[in-house]
Amino acid sequence: MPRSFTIRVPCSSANIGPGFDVVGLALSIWLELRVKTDEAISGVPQNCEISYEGEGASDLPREADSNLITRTALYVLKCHDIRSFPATTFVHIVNPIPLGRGLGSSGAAVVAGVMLANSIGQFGLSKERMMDYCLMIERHPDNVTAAMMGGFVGSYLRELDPVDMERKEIPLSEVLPEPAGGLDTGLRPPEPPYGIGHHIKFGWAKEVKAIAIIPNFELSTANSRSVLPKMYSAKDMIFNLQRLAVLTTALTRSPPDADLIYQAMQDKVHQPYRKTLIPGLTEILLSVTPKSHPGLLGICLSGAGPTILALATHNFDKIASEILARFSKEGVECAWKVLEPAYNGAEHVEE
Ligand SMILES: Nc1ncnc2c1ncn2[C@@H]1O[C@H](COP(=O)(O)OP(=O)(O)OP(=O)(O)O)[C@@H](O)[C@H]1O
Ligand SMILES: N[C@@H](CCO)C(=O)O
Repeated sequence: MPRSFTIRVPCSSANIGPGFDVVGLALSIWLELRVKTDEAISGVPQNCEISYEGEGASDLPREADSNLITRTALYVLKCHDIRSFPATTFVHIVNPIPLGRGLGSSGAAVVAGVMLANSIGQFGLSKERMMDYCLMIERHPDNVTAAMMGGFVGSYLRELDPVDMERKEIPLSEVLPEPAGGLDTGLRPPEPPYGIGHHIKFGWAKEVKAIAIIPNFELSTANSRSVLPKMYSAKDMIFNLQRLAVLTTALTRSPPDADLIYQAMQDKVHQPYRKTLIPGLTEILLSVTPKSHPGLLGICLSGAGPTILALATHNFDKIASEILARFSKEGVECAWKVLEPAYNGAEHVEE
């Protein structure tokens, strides 16, 4: 029977200062897949036709075995012994999430791909099980957990036994083979172990909004992780752990305590190292405080950057203007938006 459904996945901001690779906040920009299936054979490769509008429309691949969303879906289908889309599938992608800016575009794409396969294959996977597939592809849990589950979440990766660890650590090229010359051997790809990631949803004080200041240049997560050290001092780790423990509860309290949150959003694990990739980062993070800009609660790099996230209750224009002016001095133009938490995470709506 022909089907028609929509998958919606929110963008997300990872880290929120001290919670590097640990916390994520789903926010109100949604990647949407408008999907139609038809029993008639179309003859298109992988039985899947893609159309695309929005961010990335001019460069992202339209071939099902190249596009991150449908490659992910094909991985999940193959794990269920289905080697291409079972019914002719038309996927119209509407993507307003800017790419490579620290707003979890790849996490949303991976979550959307897993949800797509689950819907197409009618596998009935729970969100928890779908997370295992996501974590085989995006190997830090913060963005994908927020995008799938919604809201403000903390997550960790379980310590796997050696056999499961081997399955989890197989090269990404075997999970998502490249279309030409890749390792798509026709064999069933490695299925994820069960319960790779665990998470908890924190509360969120409803008056707290997120101002995203989005520079007009891309910074890939891989690049932004390459400047991080392999080892940290105990002093820096303790600095972050102390703040993170306070932050996750401080953001649930109404009215929010700006001085507490501002200090609790400081970080010594990733932001100081990423300043080499983002012009003016150190000065921008110091440019607004609850004293200089009432309404501000805290400021951080969003995910791997270059977007800056300021949490605030009011005074959004003034806070954003200050940060825009600082970026402008560095020759960087930005867009900005006030976002709300996306509490429900990824959704499937059958029409
Ligand atoms: N809708 C999409 N369709 C296909 N590929 C996408 C889509 N969204 C993102 N991608 C892929 O993900 C890449 C961006 O991922 P990357 O991890 O570098 O940044 P990000 O996810 O936007 O930021 P961060 O992880 O810091 O929050 C894009 O260049 C593209 O290859
Ligand atoms: N925690 C990740 C998020 C980006 O995907 C990082 O900061 O590199």
